[in-house]
Order: sequence, then structure tokens, then C-alpha cells
Amino acid sequence: MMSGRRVVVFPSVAELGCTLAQLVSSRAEKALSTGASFSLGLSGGSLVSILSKELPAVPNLDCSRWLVGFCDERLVPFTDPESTYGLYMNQLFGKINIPEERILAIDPCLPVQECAEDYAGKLSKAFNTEQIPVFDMLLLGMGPDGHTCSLFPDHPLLQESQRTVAPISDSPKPPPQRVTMTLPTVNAARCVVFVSTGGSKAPILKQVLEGGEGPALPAALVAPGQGELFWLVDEPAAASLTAPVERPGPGAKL
Ligand SMILES: O=C1O[C@H](COP(=O)(O)O)[C@@H](O)[C@H](O)[C@H]1O
Repeated sequence: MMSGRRVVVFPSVAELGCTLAQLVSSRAEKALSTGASFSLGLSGGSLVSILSKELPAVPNLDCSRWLVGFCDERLVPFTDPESTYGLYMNQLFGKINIPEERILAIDPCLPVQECAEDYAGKLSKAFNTEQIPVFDMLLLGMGPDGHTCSLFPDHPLLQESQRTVAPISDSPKPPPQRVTMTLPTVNAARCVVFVSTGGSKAPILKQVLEGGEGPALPAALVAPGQGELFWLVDEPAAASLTAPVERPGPGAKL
């Protein structure tokens, strides 16, 4: 059942990061108590450093049965500073014990169309389904234009209803070639968590969460039909919100 959206505001990025890590750990525990693995989709951008700092600090975190994918990825070599996989390799994967074969990455040597098909095939094999894979948890960011994954405002990919993953060659944010989960995949997840921090996100956060003129922005189209939806934000990002939010005390669990 859709449990309703929870907007949770933190005094600092450090406190947000700590709660995010606890949330990932608790949903992993839940998934592993009933199933063989915990599937987690990662995004890039500012999320990388927040997660990489706080997740390894969770006591007794056992990631041996995690299955990690990417909500979107830039089509650049893993050594390029724009590569999300490369950043997580350098900042996180060396600190937690996810088996290498359980990290599903794109093949950046392929042309973008084939790369998306190849990555969709990897998801299909790992989830053992030709249908939309159901991730236990997806961690998303939101750009200052309201994009999430590599789904940008007014882009035709917002209408995609069949494919799990799609290529994009005209990303308005560089690099232009990327591979992204589509909205049906995002909205099929059991738990979706947005992380948005900093005052530069305040106007768009208000528009996404409280509505505004024009067509709905990509981040506003994320509404998991059967899952939980969290927005974890810091005070500067939340500065313009007027709708009710939660402000948990230190150490509170979600
Ligand atoms: O380009 C991207 O941007 C979004 C948002 O990043 P942020 O730095 O503003 O948090 C990110 O979620 C996505 O994965 C990335 O490819």
C-alpha cells in the first residue's frame, strides 16, 4: 500500500545523512528478513558524498546480500569524474562489502542505445523478470530544474511507459549521453527516498512538493504506487515550504 509521502527536515546535512544511512540499513534488514537479497538503486550528484560518508558508519552493516544498481548513469569512462559508478567505487564500495558481481553497472564502451539495452538486460537477469524490476529501495536526487534520475523537464522520456531503462542523448545537463531508469521503474519500487539539500533547491522543492504553474516536473511525477516515498531535506532547502513537514529529534528513526 502507498503509505503517503513523508517530508522530513533536518538541521544539517550530517544529521540528514545519518538518518538516511539508518533508513537504508532498516529497509535492508526488512528485505533480507523475508527475501534473499536487498536491491538498492543509487543516484549520483550530491548524494554520493552524503551516502559515502554515513553508510560505512552504520554498525555491523552486512552488505553481502545487497544488489546494487544505478538509477541513472552518465556515458563516460569509469575513470571520468562525471562517472557515478566511478565516484561510488572511489568513495563507498571499498568501505562496504558488496560483492563485485552484485553491483550492476552500465558498460560505458557501448553506444548509448546499446548501453541502455545492455543495462536493462542486466536488471532483467538479476531480477529474473522480463517485467519492470521492483527495487526494494531507490535513492534519488533532484536537480535545480526539477529533474530526477536523467529525466528532465518537458523531455519525451517522461512519457515512456514500456521500457525499464532508456537512453538519453540530449541531456540538458552535461554530459549529454546518459542511461536512466524510466518512471515506471522508479514508481514500482518499494521505497523511494529523495535527498535534497542547500538553499539553491528551495524554490524548486516548493514547486515540486506544493505545486506550481505548468506541467508537473519530473521529480513531482515520482509517486510509487505500492511503496513508501520520503523526501529528506535540510533546513535551507525547506526554507520556502508551507505544507506540513516532520522535524525529528536527534537519533530518531524513520
Ligand atoms: O545529473 C544528475 O543530477 C541529479 C541531481 O544531482 P544533485 O547534485 O543536484 O543532487 C542526480 O540525482 C542524478 O543522479 C545525476 O545524474
